[in-house]
Amino acid sequence: MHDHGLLLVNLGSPLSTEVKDVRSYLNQFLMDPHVIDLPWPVRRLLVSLILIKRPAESAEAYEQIWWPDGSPLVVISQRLCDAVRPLWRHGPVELAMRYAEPSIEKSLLALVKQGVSKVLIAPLYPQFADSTTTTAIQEAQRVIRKHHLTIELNTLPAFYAEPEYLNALVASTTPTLKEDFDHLLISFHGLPERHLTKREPNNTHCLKSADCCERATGAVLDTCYRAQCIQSAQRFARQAGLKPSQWSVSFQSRLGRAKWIEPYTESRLDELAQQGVKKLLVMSPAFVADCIETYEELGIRGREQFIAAGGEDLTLIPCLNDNADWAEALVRLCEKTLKPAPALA
Ligand SMILES: C=CC1=C(C)c2cc3[nH]c(cc4nc(cc5[nH]c(cc1n2)c(C)c5CCC(=O)O)C(CCC(=O)O)=C4C)c(C)c3C=C
Ligand SMILES: [Fe+2]
Ligand SMILES: [Fe+2]
Repeated sequence: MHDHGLLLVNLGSPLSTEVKDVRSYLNQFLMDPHVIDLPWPVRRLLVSLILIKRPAESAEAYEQIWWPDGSPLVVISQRLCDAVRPLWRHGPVELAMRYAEPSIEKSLLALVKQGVSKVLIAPLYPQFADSTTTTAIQEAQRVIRKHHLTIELNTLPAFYAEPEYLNALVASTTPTLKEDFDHLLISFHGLPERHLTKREPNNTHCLKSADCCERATGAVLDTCYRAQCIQSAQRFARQAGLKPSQWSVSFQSRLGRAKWIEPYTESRLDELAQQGVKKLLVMSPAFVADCIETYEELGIRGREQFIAAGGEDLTLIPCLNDNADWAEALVRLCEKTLKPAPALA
């Protein structure tokens, strides 16, 4: 059967670096109740306040990292999709972005037009968060309801501890880790703290002690983004043969005044420089594709900050992007979720 479509979903980027396009993207993104999880009137007010200055600032940042053929995040995700297509033997493959283009609606309808009866949606986020994974799945469900589609929708679960993902990550970073460095900072995208606690089944674990994420198991680990990030980092470091003193974890991209999960990447960059780290490696395994948050926040601003604080060099390790190893690993991860066909009588 060739009727099981695969829909790869990433976050999305503005259509261009023009302030109006950045504003429209940020408005769509931040008005998503899974991203700013406040009642509509409060969310509208807060987002309108953010939209006074942020679009121009972000447009300038996008300008510095934009490629001739578009946003790095979208271009790389499209290349990954092109690499996955010939490897997926079960049906057609399309790429969608949760915000802006290509929309989930357009890409899901394109799969249906190609005659699929089942779709596996693969949110391209190793660690689970409502603000990334849940919103992508709910958008696909909305499209299915809106167009009365009669397809079965399955989901690729978070793959933060899956050997396929970790092996690809170790393979892609090994050449850089073989070179001389003082410390590896594993910087994940941050989240407001309340996004962890509201998800936890009994609200007895998350943020209740300094090492709660290191000890998380079962249902807590299933829902705690921070614990999943720490698991990814620990497993990666063990597999890459790093000593505990050679690496640490931090969380980047804080927005607004609410408390986000710690330690913050910005603080760690200063601390590491003050502790005498000269050659710093930084990787960001919450992203499978390089984007504004890696190229600009870490590779440009982070680097300047680290050097100003006394460091000598910051090397940004590329994300998995469209590596052949990663495309194969992603297909294997997706195939693991396919239900076996019923046995013939
Ligand atoms: C890796 C997973 C991500 C989580 C979790 C996440 C949560 C989250 N993000 C914001 C606010 C912004 N994020 C922005 C960019 C951005 N975020 C992710 C991924 C996650 N976000 C990616 C891949 C990107 C890059 C997009 C690109 O075009 O390259 C931005 C826009 C850029 C900027 O202005 O800084 C914002 C804003 C919140 C509030 C949040 C959780 C609540
Ligand atoms: Fe984000
Ligand atoms: Fe937690």
